[in-house]
Amino acid sequence: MTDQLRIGTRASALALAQTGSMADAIAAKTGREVEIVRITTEGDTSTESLKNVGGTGIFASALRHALLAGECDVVVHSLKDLPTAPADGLALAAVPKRADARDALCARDGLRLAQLPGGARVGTGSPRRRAQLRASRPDLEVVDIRGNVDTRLGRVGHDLDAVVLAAAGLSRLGRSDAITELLELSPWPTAPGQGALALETRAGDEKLVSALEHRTSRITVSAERGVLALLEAGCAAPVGASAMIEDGLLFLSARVYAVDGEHQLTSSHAAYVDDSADPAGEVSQRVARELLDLGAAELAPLGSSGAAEPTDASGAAG
Ligand SMILES: NCc1[nH]cc(CCC(=O)O)c1CC(=O)O
Repeated sequence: MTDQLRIGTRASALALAQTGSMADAIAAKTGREVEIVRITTEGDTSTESLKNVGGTGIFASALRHALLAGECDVVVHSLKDLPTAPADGLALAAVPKRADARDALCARDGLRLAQLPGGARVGTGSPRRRAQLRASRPDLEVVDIRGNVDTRLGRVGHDLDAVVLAAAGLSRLGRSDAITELLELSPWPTAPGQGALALETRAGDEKLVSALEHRTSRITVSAERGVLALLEAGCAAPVGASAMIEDGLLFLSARVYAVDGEHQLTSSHAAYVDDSADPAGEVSQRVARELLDLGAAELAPLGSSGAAEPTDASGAAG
């Protein structure tokens, strides 16, 4: 045993950026020395479209194996890429303060969504973003892409007119300059947990990072992820969710999209945080039950078994 805390991370630029900032925060808050350990995952090496990459949480699983094998003590995930099912022997030890949950349009020539000409080519690998683009601009051509953030941005102004990416990821990479419009959450709810990180440890080791825990972020992401879990949906399902706490009131809204974006179902509920032992569980149950009653399971490809559309949860889609 050394006194060093070893933090495992994927080797992508985004993962390294977010792990670096967490390493600094952990070092500052705990006074411990931190070492960053790179771990390769299938999701980083595959060049297949997200549609063709199977399995749940391929980004997460290699990191989890490394943790269980004792190769590192903490791993940093993008929370939205983390399957909702708890992992045996591991703990979601801390949810640090969440960054911007919004999606961002990055278009050529400073264009906003409404200003893109008909037939403009917009890239995304995410079924949710595809449906949202179809819903707001059915005249655009949505192009299925994947690859890292810089690769995607590099195509704007070349073979694509725009891409849609998470604002938080762009910010972590120092690329917020590429954003031409931030898409507001009420018309454009994003992936459950988007913009938040998750610090995972072996069960029993939660204290290693508990100084990073941010309660409001934990409650809001738990509410959003609760919907996904109760719908039995993967994190690449066409589901958007947005929770916030204002004046002690937890507000959760979730939307399920048909693949074509033409049809969608929305449910919103609220609860006072101090009135409930589990406010996140309470609102997510009400929202999920309402969505299922309205026919969410028939409308959209939610689960991973036997669905015709991409529902794997590799998370690259966002
Ligand atoms: N799906 C990949 C992914 N996972 C996390 C982020 C960055 C933003 C975040 O932490 O939510 C991104 C990129 C994107 O969706 O544009």
